[in-house]
Amino acid sequence: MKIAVLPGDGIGPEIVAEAVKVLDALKLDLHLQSAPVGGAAYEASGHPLPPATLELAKASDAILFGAVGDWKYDTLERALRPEQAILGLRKALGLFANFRPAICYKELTHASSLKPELVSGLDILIIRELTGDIYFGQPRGRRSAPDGHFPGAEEAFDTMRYTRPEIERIGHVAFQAAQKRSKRVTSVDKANVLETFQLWKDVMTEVGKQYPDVQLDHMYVDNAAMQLVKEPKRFDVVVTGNMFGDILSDEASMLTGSIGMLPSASLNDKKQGLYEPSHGSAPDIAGKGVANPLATILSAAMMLRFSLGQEAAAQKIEAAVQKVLAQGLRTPDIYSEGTTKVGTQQMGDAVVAAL
Ligand SMILES: NC(=O)C1=CN([C@@H]2O[C@H](COP(=O)(O)OP(=O)(O)OC[C@H]3O[C@@H](n4cnc5c(N)ncnc54)[C@H](O)[C@@H]3O)[C@@H](O)[C@H]2O)C=CC1
Ligand SMILES: CC(C)CC(=O)C(=O)O
Ligand SMILES: [Mg+2]
Repeated sequence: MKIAVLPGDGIGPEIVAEAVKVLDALKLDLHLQSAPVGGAAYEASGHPLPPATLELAKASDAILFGAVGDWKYDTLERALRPEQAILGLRKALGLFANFRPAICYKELTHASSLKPELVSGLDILIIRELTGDIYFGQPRGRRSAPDGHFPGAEEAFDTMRYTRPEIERIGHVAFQAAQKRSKRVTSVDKANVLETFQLWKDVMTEVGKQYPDVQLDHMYVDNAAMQLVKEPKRFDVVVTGNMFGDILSDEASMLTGSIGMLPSASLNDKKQGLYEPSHGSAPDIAGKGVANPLATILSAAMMLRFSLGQEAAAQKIEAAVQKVLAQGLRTPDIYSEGTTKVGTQQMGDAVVAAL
């Protein structure tokens, strides 16, 4: 099995190193090959997603990704910014289905910023459409405003769009995921304002009819953002578009204690996948050895499960993570009184020892 390892920027290399350590310790028949991506690739070759990196990703059974981005690239033209690497990989590989499970481990019930009773036992799955919506819609750009309140003023615009097949396929993914869980899907939209999300809602309703065993409800995104902190356990599977899913999954991460706990899998229709933590490159803590590597390690577990057919190994990693949390080991983002503060590498070592 061939795995492309793309560490990227900021804390990316630090957390990916720990996930690789865990994979190595499992002694599976995996062939790992690294390549530069994001700002690191831009520095090396002038492009955030060099052709060789893209080819490696395409030729691999799965991709283990860290994160890309740094404030210092914010003034670069957009096509050369590090974030274009992850957007480009998602598009080029057709990775339309993004799974972001928000699970509150019982040991971290008190690490959440919400009351323990609201998050204890929490297990929700956010399914985010990943290759459409306003992140990819054309046209986009800057121009002189042709009309509106300030005609002639400098204007920027993006386009939100979804086609019926794009909504259908992510709908099927969500309903089939719900069939294996509590059989409830909440489709999050903004159909009261946006045509794009009226189509989304209509298509989700139609797809839902093919899954009579799954209960579907619809919620506007503003309400969903509120309900996620009011009563998060009311949700099972949440399916939504690219931008709403991006925002809601960061919000949901805090229900689990930290964004450093939220893994993700991005799959295409061939079940080829890219696995990355839900967070970014965290330039504010990069190089300090304090980043939480667990989201990346748990993403590696998802990789073993979804792309490599190694369910037992995936469970082994998840059990090891639970064990280190039970031992009281905490990176600073999930630290609370009475637990033991550790750094990125110590956390990775502890997971290896707990396998
Ligand atoms: N898939 C990707 O590669 C993504 C890249 N980005 C990029 O990352 C850069 C930073 O963006 P931000 O908005 O700051 O989001 P971020 O997710 O990198 O960081 C937000 C906050 O969470 C903390 N944090 C994130 N991961 C952590 C971890 N593993 N352990 C402990 N604390 C952690 C950070 O220190 C920061 O305070 C930007 O350039 C952004 O575009 C953002 C999201 C996704
Ligand atoms: C392109 C990324 C920076 C978007 C993002 O925040 C994410 O995928 O979570
Ligand atoms: Mg995000």
